[in-house]
Amino acid sequence: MLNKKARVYFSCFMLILGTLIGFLLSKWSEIGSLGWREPDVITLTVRMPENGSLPSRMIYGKPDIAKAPRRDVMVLSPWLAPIVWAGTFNRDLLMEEFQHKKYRIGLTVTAIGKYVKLLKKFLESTERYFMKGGMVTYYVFTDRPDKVKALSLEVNRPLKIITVPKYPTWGHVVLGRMEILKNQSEVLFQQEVDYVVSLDVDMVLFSHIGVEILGELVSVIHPGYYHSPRKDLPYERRPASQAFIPEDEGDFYYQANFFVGTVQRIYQLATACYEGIVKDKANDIQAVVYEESHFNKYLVYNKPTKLLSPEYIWMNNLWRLKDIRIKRIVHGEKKF
Ligand SMILES: CC(=O)N[C@H]1[C@@H](OP(=O)(O)OP(=O)(O)OC[C@H]2O[C@@H](n3ccc(=O)[nH]c3=O)[C@H](O)[C@@H]2O)O[C@H](CO)[C@H](O)[C@@H]1O
Ligand SMILES: [Mn+2]
Repeated sequence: MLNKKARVYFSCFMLILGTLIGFLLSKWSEIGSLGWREPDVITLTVRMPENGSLPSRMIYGKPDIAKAPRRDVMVLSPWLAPIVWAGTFNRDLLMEEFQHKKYRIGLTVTAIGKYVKLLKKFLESTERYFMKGGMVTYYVFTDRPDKVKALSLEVNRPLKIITVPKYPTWGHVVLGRMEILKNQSEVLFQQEVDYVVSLDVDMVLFSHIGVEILGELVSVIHPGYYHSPRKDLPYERRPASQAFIPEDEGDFYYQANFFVGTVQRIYQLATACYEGIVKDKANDIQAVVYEESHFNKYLVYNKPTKLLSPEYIWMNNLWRLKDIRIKRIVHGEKKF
């Protein structure tokens, strides 16, 4: 039995511990990273004697072949696609090539109906954190261009408003996104950009998202299922749907609210999903997770060339796992 004094000490200790844990948990939703920092790169300026110009050089530690970037998570898929986690890349190093090649990036977002209200917060965060120093054009797909204009959005990159049909239901919107992407890849993106990035409007960026996300075909591993066995992944398992994936197939479950690719690869992906959706409709079947089921089906047979870890679409209602060092984007908190 504890004596009275010991009990008082114990109660005080528990109170302090409880307050501390409560404080940390409350802060977790507000900050991008907990203690973890992106590696430093020192850029030095040196004088070149031939022409007297002042090119800058980047100085960084030599990669050590014996040192794995992360030991706790898979950083390379079995088909040799890198999986991007905090600690696996040096963004400044990637930026060198990016600036040299002058890639053009189209960030697409759909804001139909009441979702227009989410656009301001979304764009404030992309202005702050999306592709700093990159050539970005925003493409907003909306049925209410006047409402979007009325938001008086203050953005420092070009913003194009593309009018799309007023889809009657949520389901029609998410399925319709693939049709919009397919059509706009043909008429617009092909001329105007090198990479397309597609994001949901109910996302808020919390930390820098840069060139590390670019690749031929890039998808994000769903934060809710990344430790789940295959049998628990919410793939479409009914053979009657075009999105059908057999029980013994599938790699990861990807979330369709964030994907990236070259215009050609996005066009192919969107066309395949659109055709699957049209066929399903003709057969009077609706895939279990709408366009996301078709998206996952496509990616089983057309493997992504790069994967982004769940850091890129974290959700605050998920318990923080020890392999998540940083929340780069928080998704799904809608306040209309
Ligand atoms: C828990 C769950 O089931 N999540 C699914 C749901 O996510 P979400 O619940 O995140 O879907 P959501 O409501 O954010 O809708 C997807 C996006 O479509 C746009 N939008 C939607 C409706 C509308 O009236 N106006 C409009 O503009 C908007 O950009 C929105 O962010 O849908 C996604 C569609 O990719 C995936 O299927 C997700 O797995
Ligand atoms: Mn969403």
